[in-house]
Amino acid sequence: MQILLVVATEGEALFFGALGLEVAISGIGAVNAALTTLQVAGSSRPDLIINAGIAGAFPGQGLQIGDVALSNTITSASLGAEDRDGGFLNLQKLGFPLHGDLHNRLPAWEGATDLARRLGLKAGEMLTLETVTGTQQTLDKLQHLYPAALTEGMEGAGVALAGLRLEVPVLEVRGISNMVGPRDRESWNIPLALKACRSALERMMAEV
Ligand SMILES: O=C(O)c1cccc(C(=O)CC[C@H]2O[C@@H](n3cnc4c(=O)[nH]cnc43)[C@H](O)[C@@H]2O)c1
Repeated sequence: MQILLVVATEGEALFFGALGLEVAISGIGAVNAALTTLQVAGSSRPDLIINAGIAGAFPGQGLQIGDVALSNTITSASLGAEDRDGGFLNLQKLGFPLHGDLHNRLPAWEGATDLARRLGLKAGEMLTLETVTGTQQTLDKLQHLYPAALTEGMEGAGVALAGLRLEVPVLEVRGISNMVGPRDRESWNIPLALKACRSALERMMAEV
């Protein structure tokens, strides 16, 4: 199976380089990720696109710093409109599909749940946001809107949207560097998250 790895930063590309996969560096954010994925995967036509990197984990989902999560759904979590009362109007409520009849929630590679089970990892909904959550208020709002969400990151939905356009399945694989909540930069452990993600990717290569 030919796999394209899309990562946000050069550091991540260096870290995952030894896996011997085709690697594209997108830059931060979903727009960068979508543009890069369309360009690179549009040319190399992989069988699977993996968006790998680090993410914040939502408390209460059984994930800790240094764990790894896989996506079965990739959600563009903040694309919509704010209502007068502060509520969130998603794309379904607004009547704007993102792709075909899909709105904020985009399906990930159909093999994700089975692969996660075989690797002993969690698979679930992974959110994509423009801004790293830094307050309890935003955490509460996101958990109310997306009670099953495992993680938040900044690129997944861009890669997923490009994959849908190219008809290539997309999987998000993230090592947990921090817990989502009030900003506490000292608690982030990026090296541990990257090591965990690389080790999960190595084990995945033996399975797919
Ligand atoms: O706020 C800081 O000081 C800070 C320091 C280092 C890195 C950052 C980032 O914002 C990294 C963004 C990068 O990592 C992913 N990521 C990791 N954790 C989260 C999160 O809790 N929420 C959203 N994105 C996260 C993201 O996908 C980017 O690629 C900040």
